[in-house]
Amino acid sequence: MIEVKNLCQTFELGKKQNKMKLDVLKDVSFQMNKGDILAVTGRSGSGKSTLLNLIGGLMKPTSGEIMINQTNVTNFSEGDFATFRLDNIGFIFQNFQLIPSMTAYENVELPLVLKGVAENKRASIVLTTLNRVGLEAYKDHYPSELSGGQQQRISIARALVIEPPIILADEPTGSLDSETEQEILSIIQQLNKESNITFIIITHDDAVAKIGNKHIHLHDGKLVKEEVAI
Ligand SMILES: Nc1ncnc2c1ncn2[C@@H]1O[C@H](COP(=O)(O)OP(=O)(O)OP(=O)(O)O)[C@@H](O)[C@H]1O
Repeated sequence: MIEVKNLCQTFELGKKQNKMKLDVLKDVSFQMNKGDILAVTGRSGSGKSTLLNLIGGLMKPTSGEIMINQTNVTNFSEGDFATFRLDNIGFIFQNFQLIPSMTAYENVELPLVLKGVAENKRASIVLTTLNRVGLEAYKDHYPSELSGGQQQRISIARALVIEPPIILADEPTGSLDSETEQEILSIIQQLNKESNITFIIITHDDAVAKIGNKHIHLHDGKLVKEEVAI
């Protein structure tokens, strides 16, 4: 489903005379099957978000290879990756990244608009998806009128609306209290079970890491531990 081979990422920092290189990912390799939940842990700065951004095509690796659904996406152009993402990958972020001037409904509808789904087909898809996260009644609310947990549910609905086989989540419960965290984790587990969605979840939190059936730990850009739950 997802195969990461010898992935390296080096950033160049500073101006011409004082340029320095920062090796953020060092030869990272792992594989995932469809329906896996992979928890990625590691200290701040260990390269977790960089790894997720590379898999999601938000940046290009310095070297190595990324295969998703038997497609080698490593050398995709930005445009090719954007199209691929609309069919294959949803994102969830710690700070939700909803568009403040759009209602919950409009935020969830947006990926369908980008995909070119006809307007008369969009309404039922959006309402069904809002229903899946329990927030149909809040469709006309703006993000500022929703709690953190509700905003994260809307962002899950926005990821879900294109029915992606993969959802990438960067600290999805990092801004939430522990009760709301449990609600969000239950939704993720339910989506994984019912729709066999593959998740990669970055977290600092053991409770979140526990919902994964696989776990990798990064230290200074190296994969130092790989575990499969039985
Ligand atoms: N675009 C960039 N240009 C230069 N350096 C970067 C860039 N993106 C990330 N870095 C650096 O790479 C290192 C790893 O960052 P990354 O965000 O992947 O870590 P992380 O493990 O997700 O950290 P956190 O848990 O704090 O979010 C950091 O030192 C960061 O400053």
